[in-house]
Amino acid sequence: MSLSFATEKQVAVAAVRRACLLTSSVFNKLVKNETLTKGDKSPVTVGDYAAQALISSILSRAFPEDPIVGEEDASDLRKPSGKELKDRIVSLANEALTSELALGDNKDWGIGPGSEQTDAELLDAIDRGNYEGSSIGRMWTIDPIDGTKGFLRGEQYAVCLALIVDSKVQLGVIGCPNLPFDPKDPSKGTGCIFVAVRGHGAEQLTLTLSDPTPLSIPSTEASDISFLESVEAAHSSHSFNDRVASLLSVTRSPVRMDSQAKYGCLARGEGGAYLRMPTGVGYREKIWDHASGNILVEEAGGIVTDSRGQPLDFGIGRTLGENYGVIAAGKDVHPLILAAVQKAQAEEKAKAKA
Ligand SMILES: Nc1ncnc2c1ncn2[C@@H]1O[C@H](COP(=O)(O)OS(=O)(=O)O)[C@@H](OP(=O)(O)O)[C@H]1O
Ligand SMILES: [Mg+2]
Ligand SMILES: [Mg+2]
Ligand SMILES: [Mg+2]
Repeated sequence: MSLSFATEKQVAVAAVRRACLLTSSVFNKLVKNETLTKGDKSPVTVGDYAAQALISSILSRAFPEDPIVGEEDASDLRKPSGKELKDRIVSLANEALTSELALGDNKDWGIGPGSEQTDAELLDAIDRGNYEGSSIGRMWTIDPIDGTKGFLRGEQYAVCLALIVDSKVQLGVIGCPNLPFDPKDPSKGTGCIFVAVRGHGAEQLTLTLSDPTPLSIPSTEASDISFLESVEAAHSSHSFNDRVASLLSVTRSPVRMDSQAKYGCLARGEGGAYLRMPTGVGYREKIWDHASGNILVEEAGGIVTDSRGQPLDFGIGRTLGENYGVIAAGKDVHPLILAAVQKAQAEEKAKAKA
């Protein structure tokens, strides 16, 4: 029997849940100068920094030996020009660390009343995410806000946390504050936390940790799927997906959604397939953008590979290496989608040669 990672699961769910409450409350209070543009031109907000500080500081108390690969780093906040931003982040992170919630408080993990951290401790917590990754041993990966552009638009985003052991994801949590719990039943409200543990299945909970529901991907005909794809055309090729859809006689329009919420939807039977093919050369997919979704889909009975049919390798560093794309789908349709992707690639190659 595989390990159940019971304490890790409790800590990770508590941390993601607090980060979801933090980010959804910060959204309503965001002001213009609280968003920075990073070197790669992507946005980062006080919400991203505060959520990484919060999650990392909880992990560091609960599992002090475990390294962390986090998306953000605190270098801009350590500059004199970053003081205002830093003060705001420290106050948001401390508010989230110390608030009293009915479930999930645990002084040993640095959560609950009296768990304030200093400015220096919280900046160090963010920078604990600077680990370069490894193929051996335990490490966590954090995407404090995945889909920052979706977050800023008030649409989908996700707080993502995963535990990787010896290159393989063993535990994944995805918090989606803006995702309906049950799209068929609006009375169930908005907000879900997806959780998966290797060998122990996938489930979804509400943001108050109620209604745990096991997830599995239903079997389907390839022609009945709709592709779950990125909103940003620069992040994955929409036109390539259209060609794959036509090869499979898919008639449903693709569903565009920011963040790993796409993997959550797939795991609970919506859409049928996640397809993310590179738009050009050079960009390497980051492990924090896929780790939690990878285990969630696999534990819901699906398959996740690149376009060569290889599993994603979470042990080669902060990225997944050369970008061969990501195909995630139920186990009956995955082989068909993989074959269609390879056919569309061959067509593109032939066209480029002509
Ligand atoms: N060029 C390029 N190609 C592929 N991926 C990229 C690229 N640039 C950025 N990113 C990463 O995309 C993450 C968001 O992915 P999504 O699937 O949510 O895309 S989208 O927002 O719906 O367009 C986004 O995650 P966050 O930064 O956490 O929002 C980035 O890590
Ligand atoms: Mg980002
Ligand atoms: Mg991301
Ligand atoms: Mg992010």
